[in-house]
Amino acid sequence: MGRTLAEKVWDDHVVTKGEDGTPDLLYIDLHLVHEVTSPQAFDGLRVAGRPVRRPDLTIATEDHNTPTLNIDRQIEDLTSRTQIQTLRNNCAEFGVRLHPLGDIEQGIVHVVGPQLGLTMPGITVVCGDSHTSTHGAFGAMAFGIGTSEVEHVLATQTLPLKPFKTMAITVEGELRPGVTAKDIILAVIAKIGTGGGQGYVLEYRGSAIRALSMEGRMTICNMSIEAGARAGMVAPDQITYDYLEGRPHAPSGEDWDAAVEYWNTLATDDDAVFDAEVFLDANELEPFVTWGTNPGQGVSLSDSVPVPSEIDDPNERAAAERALEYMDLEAGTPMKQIAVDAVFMGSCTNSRIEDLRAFASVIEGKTKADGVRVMVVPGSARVRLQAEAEGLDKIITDFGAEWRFAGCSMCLGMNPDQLAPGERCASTSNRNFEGRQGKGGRTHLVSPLVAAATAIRGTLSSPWDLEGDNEASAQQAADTPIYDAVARQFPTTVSEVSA
Ligand SMILES: CC(C)[C@H](C(=O)O)[C@@H](O)C(=O)O
Ligand code: SF4
Repeated sequence: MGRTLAEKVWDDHVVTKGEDGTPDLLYIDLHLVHEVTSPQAFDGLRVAGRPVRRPDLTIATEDHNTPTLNIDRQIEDLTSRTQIQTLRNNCAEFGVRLHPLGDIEQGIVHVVGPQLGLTMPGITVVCGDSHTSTHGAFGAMAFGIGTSEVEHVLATQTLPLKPFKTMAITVEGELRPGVTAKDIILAVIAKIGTGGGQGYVLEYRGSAIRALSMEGRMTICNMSIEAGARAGMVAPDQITYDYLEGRPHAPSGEDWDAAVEYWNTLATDDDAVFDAEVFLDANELEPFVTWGTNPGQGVSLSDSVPVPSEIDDPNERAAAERALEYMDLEAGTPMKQIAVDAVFMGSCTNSRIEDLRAFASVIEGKTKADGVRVMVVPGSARVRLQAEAEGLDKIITDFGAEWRFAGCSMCLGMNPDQLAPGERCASTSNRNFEGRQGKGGRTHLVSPLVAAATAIRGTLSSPWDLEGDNEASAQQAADTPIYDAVARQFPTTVSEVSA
C-alpha cells in the first residue's frame, strides 16, 4: 500500500522502532529555540553535565518577551529581561547560535526558520512552541514540544514520538478575490472544531492549496494546532523550491539537484489511504472571522453572531453563551456591525512580507478610522527591512498605523504590546482565548485583508465592503501578491534589501 507524505517523512527518521504501541525514536533535523520554553531545558543539561549534542542543528531567536519599540534600550519588564538574558547566557554557554533583538536575523521563530532556508521538505523540525506546525508548509514534519522534550532533543537530537493518524484536508476550487489562506484555515477549524484534529497529522491538499504561495501555506499549517492536530503538512512542489532556492541554508549546486530529486518522492502516493478526510469548496469561501473565544468559533463575515439557543449540542451552546458574555456580543448581531478599538497586523500566522503587502495594498492612500489603534508588526527584522525597501512602512505610517520592530508583539500578552481590559481587536494572529492579547481584551481573528479593511472602516469589514465599490476593491485585492503563485527570491544581505 502507498504511503502518505507524513508517513514517508516519519519512516525516514526512525532511529529505533517502538513495539506494542510504544513510541518510535525519531531523529530531529532542526531544533528551534526561543526564550520562553528553553530555560529549564538548559538547566537540566547543566545539572546532568551534558553538552548540546548538535549545536549546528539548533538555532535560537528572541521573540515572545521582546518589545517592538525602543529595542536599543534595556527591556523594562524584569521578567522579560531575565528571560531574554537567560537565553543569551544559555546560548553562549552551550554554543548555540542565537539571533538576539537587534540582529538582522532576529524575529519570530517560525518566520526566521523558513526565511533562512533552514526549514526544508522532508526534514523533522521541533520547537518548544505549539505553532511549530507552520514549518509543515514545506513538507517538513514539524511538532511543537514541551520543555522536558526540548531538553531531550538538546541532549540527544532525538525524540520519542507516539504513532499518529493521518487526515487529508482537501480544498478544491478557486478562492475569490479578497478570500485568502487565513479564511481557509479559519473555515477548516470552524468545520472540524478545535479538537477535530486530535491525534492526527493533517495534510492540506487540493487545487486551492496548490495555488497558494508559501506564505499562504505557512498561514494554514500554522493554525493546524488550533484544530488540535499534532502537525500540518503540504507536499513540496515547484512553489516550495522557488521559495527555498538561494536562501542562506538551502542546498546549492549538485546538492540542490539531489535534494529536489528526493523531495519529489515525498508526495502522498495515489494509493495511500488517510485515516480521515475533510473536504472544503474554495469557491464558496468568504472572508472569515471569529466571534468567540476559541479559533473554532468563527463565521463568514457576512453572517451574524450565533444565537446560542439555536445550537443543539449542550456543551457547544454553553461555550457559546460564555464566549458571547466575555466578548460582550449580542446574539444575532451582524458581524459587520461590530466596531473595534484596535487592529493588530502581525504574528507567526500573518507577518511575512506577502501579508504586509496585502495589508498595505488595501490601506494605501487611505486614513485609518478615528479612534482605532492600528499596529503593524513584521515577523522578522528582514521582513521589516524588505517592507521598508518597498515603501510599505510609509504607506502604513501615512495611514496612521504604528510601524514596529519584529516580535510576537500583541499576539500574546508577554510583552508591552497589549490590549487594555474591554478593548476589542481585529487580529491577524491565531488565538482568541480570553485575555490572550492582554487581560480582558477581546480578539477577533481575521486575515490581513480583513484587518486592513477593518482598520479603514472601524467595524469588521473586508475589501468587499470598501467604498461601496465591490468590484474595484476586490480587484485591488486580487492584484496583491498574495495571489501570486510564483514565490519571490528573498534578499539575503542588507545591501540587497536596500538596493
Ligand atoms: C509561549 C509559547 C510556549 C506559546 C506556544 O507554545 O504556542 C506561544 O507561542 C503561543 O502562541 O501561545
Ligand atoms: S507570534 Fe504568537 S503564536 Fe506565534 S510564536 Fe509568537 S506568541 Fe506564539
